[in-house]
Amino acid sequence: MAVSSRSVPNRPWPFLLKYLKLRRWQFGTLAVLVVSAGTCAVAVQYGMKLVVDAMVTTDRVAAQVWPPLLMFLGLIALENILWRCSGWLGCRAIVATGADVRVDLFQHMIGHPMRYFAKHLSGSLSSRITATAGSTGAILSRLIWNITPPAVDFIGAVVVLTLVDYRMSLALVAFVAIVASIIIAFGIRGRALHRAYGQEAAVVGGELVDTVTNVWAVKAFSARERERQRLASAIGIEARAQRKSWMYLEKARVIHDVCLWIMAGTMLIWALRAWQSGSVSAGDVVLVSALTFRILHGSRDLALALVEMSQEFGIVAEMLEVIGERHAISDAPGALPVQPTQGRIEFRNVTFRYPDSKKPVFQHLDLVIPPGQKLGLAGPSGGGKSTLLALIQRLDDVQHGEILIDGVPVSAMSQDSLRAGIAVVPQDISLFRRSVMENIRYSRPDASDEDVYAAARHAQCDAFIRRLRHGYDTIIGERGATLSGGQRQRLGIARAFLKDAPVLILDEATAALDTKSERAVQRALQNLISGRTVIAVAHRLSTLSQFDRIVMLSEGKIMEDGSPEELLARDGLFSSLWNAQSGMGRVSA
Ligand SMILES: Nc1ncnc2c1ncn2[C@@H]1O[C@H](COP(=O)(O)OP(=O)(O)OP(=O)(O)O)[C@@H](O)[C@H]1O
Repeated sequence: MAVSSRSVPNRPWPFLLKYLKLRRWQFGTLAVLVVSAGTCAVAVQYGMKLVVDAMVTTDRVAAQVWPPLLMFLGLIALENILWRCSGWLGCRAIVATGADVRVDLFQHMIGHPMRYFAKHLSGSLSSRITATAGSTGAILSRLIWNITPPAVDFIGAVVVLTLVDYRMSLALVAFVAIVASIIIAFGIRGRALHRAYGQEAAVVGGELVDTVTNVWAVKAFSARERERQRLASAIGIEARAQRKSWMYLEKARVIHDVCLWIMAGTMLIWALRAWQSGSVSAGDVVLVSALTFRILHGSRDLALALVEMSQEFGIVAEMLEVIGERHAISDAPGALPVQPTQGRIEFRNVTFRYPDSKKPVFQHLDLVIPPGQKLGLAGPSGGGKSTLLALIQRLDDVQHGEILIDGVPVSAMSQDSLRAGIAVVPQDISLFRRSVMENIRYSRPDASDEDVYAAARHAQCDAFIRRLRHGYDTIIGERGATLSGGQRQRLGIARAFLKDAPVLILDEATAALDTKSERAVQRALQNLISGRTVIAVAHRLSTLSQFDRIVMLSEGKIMEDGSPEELLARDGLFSSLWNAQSGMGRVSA
């Protein structure tokens, strides 16, 4: 597969040109093959005229029919060889382009910030990538096999007809120009319909995947019938849009058929009248009729291919609008590949607002977390805890101020090196439908098996993994469905162990666990946090009781900041929440 650049144009023409240029030699050779084959096809008709003219003689035995027949047969063979070569090369070039398109779009898509994925359903994104690759292939194959050959036929026919009667060729040019204009205008008007169909198809793809992802809720809330109706209604809308788009093509076919019937009739009557008057030969009549029918079929192919291509263009435009969107976060030119090593984190006068929200989450926030400190973040819902964690990982850019790790602004580091220095254990560990070994190794692809076993032992999951049917080679169900919540969590901790990053983010890592699983996970976490800078978000304050420092965030402001003991003694937000949760208990040492 050709190595292609990362940038993806978000308009259809530049997008298509990029892939044509990427394989310029293959597509250039294809153009030569197809034009040559089309030229042979026109010459074949001329060969037939020569055969007929040679036949129209009184002395049939002496008639020179063999040389033109040989030329006729030779041209047919050459034409077919050229078509087969174009098929062979076109198949390679178009399949490879489809693969490039999918890889490039995938690469571009995963560069979008997390909020992009919250906005677009994952199913609709994947179906958009597939549809864009499919439509790109369809456009290219139409260009090669449905548009170029009739165009060559047409030019060839004009040249050959000029040899018979220049007025006929002028009439043909005028006629085809009128038909092509009508069909193209029709095609352009239909783009909105084709686009609407593309949109609806993506919506259905997204709905399907969303429902499958949430199948638990569908069953738990006895919603199968509701979901069926919902999907049926979405598919109904898509089907209506598809019908409209398709019917539009049928209307184009009718217009074309009528035009061509008139054209064929006119040309044949004209040629026969000319033959009656003796100005053209019988071979010329055969030539005119053969070329006219060829143009008839060719121009139908051409017209339909143009309309269908405009449909495919509509689809590509619609798909690129979403997938090809510019990245909201990108590496600064010359971004440093420096990785955090100490783990000192500093928020310096930070103001941040989500792009689609009016109210800032933080205004002039200052916070310093020294290396190795264990900091617990708590506070009411919507206070900004998750946003603060996201900003440390540069999942979004701040509008004012700076976030520095080990004295380097996160905006000056490359995103990959920044995130290589931060390990995250979220509440819902994302696991792939791959083996346990691959899932743990995901955080450090070059880790040896021994490293993975050691990380699993530290994370208290080695024993349960070995009890699985195929041990470390067991394939985990989609999103870890074959494991318990506590087991998934410990795999997440094993990943963090393996990554061995100086900064560790725990985002409600034990929130969804029962007391027994929580104890195992807590033990694993105790092993993990030592020697690292830790920022942990927890609603259950008891999980933060061993931490060095607690920051209480409310409406983006630091309300309280100190050790758990200090905050408890202060009688503020922390102590009231603590008392509410523990029934007036004390901080355990
Ligand atoms: N993607 C987003 N787009 C717009 N606003 C957002 C987005 N994510 C969060 N917010 C808003 O930002 C504010 C802070 O949210 P955040 O999720 O950081 O709070 P939190 O303290 O983590 O809450 P919780 O404890 O419920 O998880 C809230 O007002 C929330 O509505």
